[in-house]
Amino acid sequence: MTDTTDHPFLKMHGLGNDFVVLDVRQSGFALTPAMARAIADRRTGLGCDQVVVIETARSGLSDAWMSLWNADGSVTSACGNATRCVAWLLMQQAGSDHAVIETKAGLLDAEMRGDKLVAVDMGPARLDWREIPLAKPVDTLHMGIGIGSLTDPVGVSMGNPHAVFFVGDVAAIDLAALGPVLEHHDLFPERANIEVAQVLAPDRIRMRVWERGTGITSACGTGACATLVAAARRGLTARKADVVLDGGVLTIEWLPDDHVMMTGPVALVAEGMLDSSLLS
Ligand SMILES: N[C@@H](CCC[C@H](N)C(=O)O)C(=O)O
Repeated sequence: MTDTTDHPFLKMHGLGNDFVVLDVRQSGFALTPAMARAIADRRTGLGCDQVVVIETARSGLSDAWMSLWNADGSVTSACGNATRCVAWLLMQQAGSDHAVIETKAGLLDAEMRGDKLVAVDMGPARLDWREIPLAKPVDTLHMGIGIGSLTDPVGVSMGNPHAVFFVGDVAAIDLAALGPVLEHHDLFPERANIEVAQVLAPDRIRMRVWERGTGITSACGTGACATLVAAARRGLTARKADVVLDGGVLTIEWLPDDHVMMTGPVALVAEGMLDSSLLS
């Protein structure tokens, strides 16, 4: 059945990683995988990398709950760029410079750092093979798998699974061909986000990403966090670096308590009402 109620949406992005944001705190509207796919479709829907749903807080500890859907209709627990966007919205609405967002991966603290510039504590990097998760006990610092020029990645969970491959030249990697194969590798029972990273300096990394459930995007916040953690674990960089993505730069710091801070911009580019044909 088609939903004919009015559902306002916002179109936002972080470094070009774009989102359709639905605030359902009043309506209680429940998205389905088919609706997420229809909304995200760039030919027939609104087009976006992820659909982001702001829901009523489930504990007294946060300002709101955030649900995240990839373009293929799968649910994910974490999205760095969307977290900054939602945090900015909540801070604007509350006239505050601080917000707490609850997700499946935990509570995320965010702070306004300037005009449309937001910092988020993305929580601890998780490094045990069970937490990523992997299919079998493997040293996450050298996971041993590979295909073509991509070999021996580092595994990191930022609430979602990442495999980071260090290479000499990210531009030379055919991510469109290798990304989907690695995303579905047997080692990753929940699939994985695939990053290719080139260390430019101890405080600067160039990174490109193939996102689980979406494909190549211009930026991935959790991917940037995972990449900095992976580089620091390998001794390739310091624990703070700028990560240069196709869409711009995020500053990432791996704190002594294992939490990862991400700072970067947000953009609000459009608003409208969802067409009911997307909600059947
Ligand atoms: N774009 C995001 C990550 C989105 C989720 C990812 N595709 C997954 O399935 O884990 C980011 O900015 O972190």
